Amino acid sequence: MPTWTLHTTFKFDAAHRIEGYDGKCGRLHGHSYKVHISAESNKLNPSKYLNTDDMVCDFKELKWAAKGSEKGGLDHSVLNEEIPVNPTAERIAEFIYKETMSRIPEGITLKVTVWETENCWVEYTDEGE
Ligand SMILES: Nc1nc2c(c(=O)[nH]1)N=C([C@H](O)[C@H](O)COP(=O)(O)OP(=O)(O)OP(=O)(O)O)CN2
Ligand SMILES: [Zn+2]
Repeated sequence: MPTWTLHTTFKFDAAHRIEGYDGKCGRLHGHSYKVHISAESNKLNPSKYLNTDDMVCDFKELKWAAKGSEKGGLDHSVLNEEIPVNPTAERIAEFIYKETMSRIPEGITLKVTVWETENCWVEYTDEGE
């Protein structure tokens, strides 16, 4: 079966505090988050800017979170104000996954990796989707 896998990586800077955390991470502080998204599909699709079936999805749709919060992204935001869950790296990855899924065609398998620091990262996918 033909398989295409897109890969993109981007960064955003944001502040957060982990609610309920008994330690310094419970105080407001910032990170330069790095994100990698892979998008795998067995078929190609049209996109907002291309009406023929020649893309898994537009790379632009995978990189929405890199935009400023005034444009619907997460850059230079306070994550506690932008996402409806406690903003651990795990929950940020899950949020980016779900938001991205809502923006791309059906039938694409996503994996979202979020680095909170150079040495700490999390991968999120959902085999049930
Ligand atoms: N599983 C998770 N653990 C922690 C998360 C998280 O999102 N998921 N987040 C934090 C804090 O946000 C913190 O900013 C990062 O903590 P840490 O890696 O400890 O950062 P430091 O670079 O300051 O490391 P030190 O070992 O404290 O020097 C914590 N845990
Ligand atoms: Zn933190």
